[in-house]
Amino acid sequence: MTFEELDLPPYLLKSVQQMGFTEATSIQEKILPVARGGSDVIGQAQTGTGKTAAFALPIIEKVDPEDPNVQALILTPTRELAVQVCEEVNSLGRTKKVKAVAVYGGADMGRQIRELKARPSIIVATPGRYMDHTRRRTIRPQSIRTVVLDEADEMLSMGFIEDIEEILEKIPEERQTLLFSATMPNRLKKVADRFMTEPETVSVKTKAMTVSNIEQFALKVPEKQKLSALSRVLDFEDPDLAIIFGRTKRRVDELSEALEQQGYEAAGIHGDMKQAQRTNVLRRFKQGAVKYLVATDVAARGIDVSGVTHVFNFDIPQESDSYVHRIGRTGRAGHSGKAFTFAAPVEMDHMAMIEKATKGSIKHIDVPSDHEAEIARQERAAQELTQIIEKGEHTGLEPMAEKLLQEHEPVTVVAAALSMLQKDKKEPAKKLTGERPIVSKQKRKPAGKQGRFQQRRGGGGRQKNQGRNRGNQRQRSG
Ligand SMILES: Nc1ncnc2c1ncn2[C@@H]1O[C@H](COP(=O)(O)OP(=O)(O)OP(=O)(O)O)[C@@H](O)[C@H]1O
Ligand SMILES: [Mg+2]
Repeated sequence: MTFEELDLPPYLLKSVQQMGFTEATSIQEKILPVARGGSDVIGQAQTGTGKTAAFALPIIEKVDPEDPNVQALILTPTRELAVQVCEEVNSLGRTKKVKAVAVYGGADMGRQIRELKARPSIIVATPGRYMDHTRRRTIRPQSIRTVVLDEADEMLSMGFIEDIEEILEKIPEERQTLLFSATMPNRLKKVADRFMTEPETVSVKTKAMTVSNIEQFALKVPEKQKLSALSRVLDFEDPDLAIIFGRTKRRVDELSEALEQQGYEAAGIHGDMKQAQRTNVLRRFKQGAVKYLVATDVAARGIDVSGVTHVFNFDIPQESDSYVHRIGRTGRAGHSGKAFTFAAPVEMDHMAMIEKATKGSIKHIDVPSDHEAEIARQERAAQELTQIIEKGEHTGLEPMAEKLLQEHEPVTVVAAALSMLQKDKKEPAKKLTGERPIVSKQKRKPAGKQGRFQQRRGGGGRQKNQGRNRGNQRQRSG
């Protein structure tokens, strides 16, 4: 269905046109009429299907840019997502001169206060920092009429639920509340029951939790061989842009360093890094200056970088939801993508559990051999050489070529040129510290909720750091 058929006002039609959207996605087609009608909505749809615009367009339509008060609040679990959603809202709102400001932890408070003084109609925030602002009265919740909880289940897992309850309590009841979540755990249902009015559930449900345009692969790789397996798959696949997920912050640090040592353009991102550094890494990735983003789950939710062709689960995720969100960083907006998941032999049952839960088709394949990876590298060098010829970049060098050919066989000269083009691969100087495998739930002693909670929050890994990590996690997203 086109946006015209959805009967959007002219300024919104112009906005979506400027964004290059022609047809509405299925979820947009379903949510737009309900949300524009003023109802509360619980929205569920696959990754990369345009949920952001589905809630942003009705908000932009509803707010009055002449009114100096904040009229809508969008909450997100991570800072990067707040920034991204804010950018999208501003792009879509430009034709109506509707302004949004992002408010998130780790960023300069003074600057945020100055931005808030410019009277934005919409605020996109992480929960902690939003609360800081309401306490300082730099944001006043009384005038808010629309609230969006994006990635609500993730905010729940990150321990933000009490904050969210407190936030919702202070926003006038005569408001519209939109909740987006991949899953509806009981705790979240309770929040919906208490804080939403007759919400309409709008979902685009298909059998598989993942979009069909992501080709999924599983590889059985012992922990100690993962690094060499990754570099072979990278050589074989030659991604344009890839996100490589690691289980812990330490893993991300070590892996990004090891890849860099091998000559790959890689950079890490996780919650213990300074915000300025996080922003910088993500910006370089979006520009393509960094080809491989090595990340913890901080980059798993909502992050939309166009041109991500591959996602790697270097470490298999704990939860099937996490799997779905991680691989959903590729195959967005109808593009195709590939996802590779490494599982240690003892993790194969866990892999099977994920496979069953996501109902997608995951192909089990072998790691390319050294020889196959080498052939792939050679083919790439040959392609590069051909391109040089096609572009005429070789012109002017012919006399030198003639001279070389007098001294050597043609095959030797071409092979030497190929060897120069082939990326030099060095062995990384350091080995990765081993990660404890994830053993399938049936095999594990019943750990209950607590076990899961610790796994998800303990970004740094070990038990003794648990308290500290909790603090960090909260701080980093606030
Ligand atoms: N109607 C449309 N036509 C084409 N592209 C669209 C359309 N709507 C949104 N997009 C683009 O699709 C991409 C994914 O959108 P978005 O980030 O909103 O997905 P999402 O459903 O929120 O995914 P996630 O579950 O990962 O958060 C964005 O780059 C967005 O600009
Ligand atoms: Mg989203």
